[in-house]
Amino acid sequence: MKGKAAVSAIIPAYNEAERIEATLEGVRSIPEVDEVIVVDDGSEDFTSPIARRYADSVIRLPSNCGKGTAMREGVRCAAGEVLLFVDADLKEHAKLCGSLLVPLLRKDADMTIARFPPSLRKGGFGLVKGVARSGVLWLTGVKLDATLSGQRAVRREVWESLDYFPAGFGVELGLTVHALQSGYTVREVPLPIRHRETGRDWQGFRHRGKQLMEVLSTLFRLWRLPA
Ligand SMILES: Nc1nc2c(ncn2[C@@H]2O[C@H](COP(=O)(O)OP(=O)(O)O[C@H]3O[C@H](CO)[C@@H](O)[C@H](O)[C@@H]3O)[C@@H](O)[C@H]2O)c(=O)[nH]1
Repeated sequence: MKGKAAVSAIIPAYNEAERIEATLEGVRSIPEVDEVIVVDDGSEDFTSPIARRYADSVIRLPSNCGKGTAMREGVRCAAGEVLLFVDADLKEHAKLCGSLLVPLLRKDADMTIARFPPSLRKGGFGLVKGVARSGVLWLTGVKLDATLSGQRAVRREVWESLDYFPAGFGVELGLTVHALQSGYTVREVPLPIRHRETGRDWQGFRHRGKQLMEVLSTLFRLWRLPA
């Protein structure tokens, strides 16, 4: 990294050896990105050695601590004033995430969230997303579509003002609600990305169940937080 980074890309990853190389090539091709940090959240595959070939830093957590904890560790080591979060499984689509930076760098937004077009969305996610969307509307009065998206750019100031960090998949929801309640400008940016499908097998069902529980417990915690 040269000098002080204006934009740090943070990529939380868990068992993404098959996809992380393409994702990192995509993130590397975004001209505004000054440093790339991968947080390997206790993967049991070759995520870390592969990531080391493309990232400026790879932080390896000793066990699987959850996506929220991984993002927090990434931010702790990042130098940028603007933080770009990208899921490790986006592969070549990751390069499109550069569009998330434009409103922040123009000072038109404090946080941007990627919204995938309905026809390109992955299967089985509707219920989890619907609950999150209704929860955000209920807590903030703001109607957003992509409240859970891991593809987002955030001004460091917004992240640092966050007082409640869900350790797992609730982190994006917590960040969305906090930013809206604190009066920050949040914009959704449509990105033409087709995400990989989550299986409709037992594992996929368990994954969605875990996400739903984390979304519900995050909403409950946010509701109970003192204003
Ligand atoms: N650090 C960390 N990252 C994880 C973990 N599990 C998954 N991830 C990373 O999180 C990304 C998304 O994981 P998926 O397993 O594909 O879940 P998804 O259904 O696409 O998740 C969607 O909803 C989540 C919130 O419920 C979002 O966090 C995510 O960005 C996306 O929108 C991937 O890059 C994956 O490596 C974990 O335990 N720890």
